[in-house]
Amino acid sequence: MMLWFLQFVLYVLGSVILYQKWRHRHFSKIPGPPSWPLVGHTLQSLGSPEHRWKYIQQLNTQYYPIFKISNGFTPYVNLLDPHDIEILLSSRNHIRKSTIYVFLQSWLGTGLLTSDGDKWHRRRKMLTPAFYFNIIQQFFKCFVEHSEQLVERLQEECAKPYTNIPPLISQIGQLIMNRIERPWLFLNCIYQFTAMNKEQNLLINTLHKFSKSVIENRKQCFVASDLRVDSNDGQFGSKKRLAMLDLLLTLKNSGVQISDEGIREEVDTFMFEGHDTTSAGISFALILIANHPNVQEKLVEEIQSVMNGSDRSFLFSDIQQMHYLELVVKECLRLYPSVPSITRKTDYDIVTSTGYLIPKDTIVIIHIYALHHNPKFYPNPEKFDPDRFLPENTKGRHPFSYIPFSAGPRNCIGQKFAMVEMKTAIASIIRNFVLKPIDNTANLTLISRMILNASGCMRIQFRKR
Ligand code: HEM
Repeated sequence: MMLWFLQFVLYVLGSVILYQKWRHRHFSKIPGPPSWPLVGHTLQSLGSPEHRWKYIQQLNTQYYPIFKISNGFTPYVNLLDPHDIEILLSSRNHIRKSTIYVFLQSWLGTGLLTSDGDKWHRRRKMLTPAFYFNIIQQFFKCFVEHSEQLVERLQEECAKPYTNIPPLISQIGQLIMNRIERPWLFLNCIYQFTAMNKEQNLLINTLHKFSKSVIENRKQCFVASDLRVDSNDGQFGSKKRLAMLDLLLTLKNSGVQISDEGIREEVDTFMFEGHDTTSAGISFALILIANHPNVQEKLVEEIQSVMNGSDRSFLFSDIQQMHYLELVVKECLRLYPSVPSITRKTDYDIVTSTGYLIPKDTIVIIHIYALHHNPKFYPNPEKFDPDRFLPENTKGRHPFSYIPFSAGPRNCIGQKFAMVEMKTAIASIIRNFVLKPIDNTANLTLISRMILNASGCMRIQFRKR
């Protein structure tokens, strides 16, 4: 025990000395405000509306091009200006992320979300064809079937005075955030003896067992297709496109470098990135729509007009024609971006558009939530107004002032999939139910457990339409 304590003290002292040396060498070059000791003041502390507003004001209105934040261990800067965010994200470099992603690795390994370097480039190239538009079209039947099952399930809710629709918070995400908030648990030699670690291992075992069984089942019924895969670069010789898991199994069968463990990493990664994000997005959309009857009415009119009075199931083309619904989903993701912040580690010095220097190897935090609430780009930012995304209203707004799916080469690979999934689920619900508010969105207390969520109640009433 004594030895661990000594190790810990040495680690802390070493980090502080190294950090001070680093800071002196690099940040002394930066003119501007003094260092802000915003300890732990990142998005996990979004909190109540008042707290959030103070936080956003600090970030956006007391404007400095970059804030320097230190948690005592790692040097960070916050990037706030869309021009600077564009410089960072649109580059083919700077694809490394903050070291906190290491904590996801016991679950996700080094899959697409958590890898970098050559491995990330290879996996991204491998997986991109699984998210082409025609693949998403193939999935559409599945989206409709599941949305109809959801509607069926929600019928039971009509008899209840209200339904609490908190998004399913990933327990594992919660554990990881708990660890991030406690720097002394960064050290494995301490963390491994905690109850949190025990709980995390149990959860990870269950999740791994599940993803392995999904892969095994698919392998059993997977008939090696007649696809020709060029084993040098993983490119298809055939025009046929495959869904993600089939694509990975085909590549493995063709000798392209991906192991069973690699496939498991990606299945876990997509289960995490593809599940909590859209479920949080749909939940926030429902409570916003319930709180804005005029928006709800317009959505109903659009659905009726597209469906021409028919009660048949939705087709892909129907969802594509629902333009107002698209504006609503975009505005929901502006107000409540499922991924409220992202990070990058710089590969070389960057000079921002305002002339500040961000040295090589700095961790840059991009606060998507704060960016989306900057009154400079979104006047009256707390107001839910889907018309902000009408073409005439987006003219002149910097494209990097709206980045719910990040942007550039390391953006969200599943963004088109997510938009179709969310639109189908929301349209199916609105078509069948009148949503009435119990809780007001203005009072929501937000919490970020990797994914943005409301920490308390999100209650609405479902009534048969
Ligand atoms: C509302 C829904 C979604 C939102 C707001 C969202 C947002 C994001 C963001 C901001 C990133 C960048 C993360 C970072 O840089 O650390 C990202 C990455 C990613 N997303 Fe999504 N996402 C959504 C849905 C999905 C879905 C449905 C899938 C899969 C089916 C998916 C798969 C991924 C993957 C694999 C990455 C890592 C990409 C890479 O690093 O190359 N996401 N997402």
